[in-house]
Amino acid sequence: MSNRCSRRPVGRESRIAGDEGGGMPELYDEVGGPDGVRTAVAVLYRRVVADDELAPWFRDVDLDRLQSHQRAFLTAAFGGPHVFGGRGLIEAHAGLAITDAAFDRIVETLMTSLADLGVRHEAVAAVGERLERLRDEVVSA
Ligand code: HEM
Repeated sequence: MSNRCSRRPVGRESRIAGDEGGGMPELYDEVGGPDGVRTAVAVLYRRVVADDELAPWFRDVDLDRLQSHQRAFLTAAFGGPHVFGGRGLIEAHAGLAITDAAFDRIVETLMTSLADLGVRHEAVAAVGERLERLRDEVVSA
């Protein structure tokens, strides 16, 4: 699977469009399946709470919910928005006054974390593009 992907030109939009609705199993595999996702969540979580620009949004959120947020965030990166049960993204973030800068920052933090965990550049870029599509549902300030 990764061979197929690496031979293909990066094809920024078309590659993502081709994955519409079907998730990105190749990405999931690339991070190392469930264990890899767990590691990625832990790394992301540590970086978010240590980041002065992001921490304020999560200060009053308890640890369980915060980790579950990071998991939801990562799942969106890999599997698409259809995986969310419960509240939709707009409703979940309404009233949190999330800025474009904060959105950029958390997406960059995830991308850096994945790169640090050995995920290929093309796959990291694909994650960024997938999350970018959710910007309007999350940013309200
Ligand atoms: C594509 C990006 C994002 C996705 C997919 C996402 C996903 C989610 C989901 C699914 C929830 C609902 C959780 C629930 O109802 O239990 C949520 C809540 C929340 N999100 Fe996000 N989020 C994103 C970006 C952000 C950003 C950029 C911030 C702030 C910098 C943020 C801060 C929060 C906070 C503070 C909550 C409420 C936490 C709680 O009390 O449950 N999110 N997010």
